[in-house]
Amino acid sequence: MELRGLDSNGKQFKNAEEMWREQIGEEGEPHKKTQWYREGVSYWEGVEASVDGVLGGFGKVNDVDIKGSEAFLQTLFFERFNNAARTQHLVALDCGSGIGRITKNLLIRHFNEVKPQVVSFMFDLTSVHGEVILSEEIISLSDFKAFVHPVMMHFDCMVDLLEPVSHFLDAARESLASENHVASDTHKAANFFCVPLQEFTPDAGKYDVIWIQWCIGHLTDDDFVSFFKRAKDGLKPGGFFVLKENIARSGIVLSVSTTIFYDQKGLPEELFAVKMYALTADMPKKVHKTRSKTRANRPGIIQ
Ligand SMILES: C[S@@+](CC[C@H](N)C(=O)[O-])C[C@H]1O[C@@H](n2cnc3c(N)ncnc32)[C@H](O)[C@@H]1O
Repeated sequence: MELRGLDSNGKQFKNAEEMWREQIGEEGEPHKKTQWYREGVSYWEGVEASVDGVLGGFGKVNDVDIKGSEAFLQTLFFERFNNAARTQHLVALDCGSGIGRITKNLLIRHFNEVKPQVVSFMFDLTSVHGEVILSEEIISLSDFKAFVHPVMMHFDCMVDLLEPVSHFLDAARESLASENHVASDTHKAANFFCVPLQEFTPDAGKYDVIWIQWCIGHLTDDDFVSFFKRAKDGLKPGGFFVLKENIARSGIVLSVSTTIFYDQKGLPEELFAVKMYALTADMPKKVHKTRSKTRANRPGIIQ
């Protein structure tokens, strides 16, 4: 498919190949690719380590973003851990973590408190229905009830953060220090990796969830593909990636910050569409007897 595009200076491209040729050159010009990655990181090195900074001035979308992600993550947990009374030890990786916004507001908190979260979310769903339907991924009230009622689970969690910009990672370490202070060894932000995604290979079979939000656009197409090929070996059996990213309504949009986004419900109109994808190397067992949105959103197989 031929997709036209433009960069943030308004320069037009006939298609993706032309855009990449201009940005990272041909084979035999590795310095151009190095320059591409250098510019991506340099941009963020000049940005304040705050929620507003990592969200390109749209700090106000933090809450709605986290709520949408939470609903999506719960459907995935429901698929994976349905009705099992057991202790789960969960490990997540927050890729391109910035200041640790997602770890702090979603991953650590959510992994710690799955059951109470679901209960309060169920009440939200009945009382302020319209406000809670933030994404296509929401599951039905009967699914929530089925989930909440029989489940007795205890979750321990550990989150690793990966971020190439050191002042962001320092801010993450500082802001997560208070959680780590009160946490047990199996219940905290554990590792802070100051490396870019294209140079990272996770330990084999380590992660339940690899969360990649608003950073994959920094990778070239070939590095994007090779990252997923490498990183899928970093998943535990039944583990999954969550990829949350801006999607242009048409054509290609090239932006160094990749922080312009629109379309997840509840986000300002001027922003890009935001889609969430769950990807896994092995399908979880089917748990639903009735048709539901959850089923429609079952993770797909990585080819
Ligand atoms: C829009 S911010 C999003 C931060 C975080 N995911 C969030 O949603 O709060 C983009 C992040 O990607 C990081 N980044 C830039 N180049 C990267 C690369 N090659 N690999 C991984 N992360 C990168 C930036 O430093 C920045 O923290």
